[in-house]
Amino acid sequence: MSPTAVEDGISVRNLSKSFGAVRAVDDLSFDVRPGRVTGFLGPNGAGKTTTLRMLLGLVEPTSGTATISGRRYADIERPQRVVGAALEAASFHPGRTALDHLRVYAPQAGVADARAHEVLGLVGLSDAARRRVGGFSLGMRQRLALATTLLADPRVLLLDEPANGLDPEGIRWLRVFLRALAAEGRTVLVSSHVLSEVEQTVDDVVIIARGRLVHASTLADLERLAAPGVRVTSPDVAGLHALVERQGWALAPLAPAGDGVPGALAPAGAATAATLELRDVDAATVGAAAFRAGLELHALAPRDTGLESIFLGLTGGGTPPPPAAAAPTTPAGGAR
Ligand SMILES: Nc1ncnc2c1ncn2[C@@H]1O[C@H](COP(=O)(O)OP(=O)(O)OP(=O)(O)O)[C@@H](O)[C@H]1O
Repeated sequence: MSPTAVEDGISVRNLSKSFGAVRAVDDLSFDVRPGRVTGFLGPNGAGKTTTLRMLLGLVEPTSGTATISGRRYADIERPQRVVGAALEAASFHPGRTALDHLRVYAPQAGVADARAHEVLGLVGLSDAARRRVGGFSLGMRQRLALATTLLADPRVLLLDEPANGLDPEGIRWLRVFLRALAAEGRTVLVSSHVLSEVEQTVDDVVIIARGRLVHASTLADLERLAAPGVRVTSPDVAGLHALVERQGWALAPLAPAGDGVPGALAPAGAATAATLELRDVDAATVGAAAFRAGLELHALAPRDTGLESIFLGLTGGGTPPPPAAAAPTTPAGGAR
């Protein structure tokens, strides 16, 4: 890791947290690099918030370490200048104006009132500075939470589900904003339980499930996990299954719309037709084999290998993970 990476990066090492019998975080290790937006992803209850809270010294780890710029939060002299965090939907006093809200936090952040105007400008809320927060839309509240986070101009940002509840325009705005912060060399860690919400925003991904790391890489490397394949439909349910078995084709592991059977979008034996997802085979090969077998096909198309499907596979969202998920990787340049 380069000196800069240590300076502004996040490092989580063998981090665990138990709440009674619940192992919320389980031997988790990963790195987050400066100058990049990293998605911290996992289904609800995966342990994302608990990890962020340990990074912020709000929860004591059962074991392991979570450091920012090489130091535990408690050991950072003026932490607001180093790390800004927006955990869960921030609570705002509805009667306060946006400006007053920021003025309440300014002394805590060690900045003058003038900075409140600046950060409102940064998040595009200058026009609403004197409006009461009670009348703000969810998107405006998210922007105000970000503005609060930015008061002390921190180098590291931890944002818990910042896209939650935003409309497409809000998500677009957030994407541009976070990318600009990373372009300034900041470390931006954004949690989400929906990969598609952040896939156009993040450079790197850290994916956890049941408190454990299941995958960490660049987004580009995650995309490479998508195996080619086809989706095929035949009215001859038994014939289609027999052909697949004879050819030794693998059913795709990812079938979010399925019934829990890998690759099967309609149960074999269902009355009228079966749709299967096959991997590592192309449409021409399947079409030719079906033709030779005299098997009637009603549809044959490349299957959707979207990131969300991969994400669901990795996190056990209905179907087993692809083999590549067995060995978690770390982002290039991250600590081993
Ligand atoms: N203070 C606590 N006491 C007991 N259990 C807790 C506590 N905080 C979290 N947990 C449990 O730890 C697990 C991980 O929760 P956590 O909130 O970290 O997950 P998450 O990935 O942030 O989920 P979400 O997206 O739903 O917020 C869950 O089973 C949760 O119920």
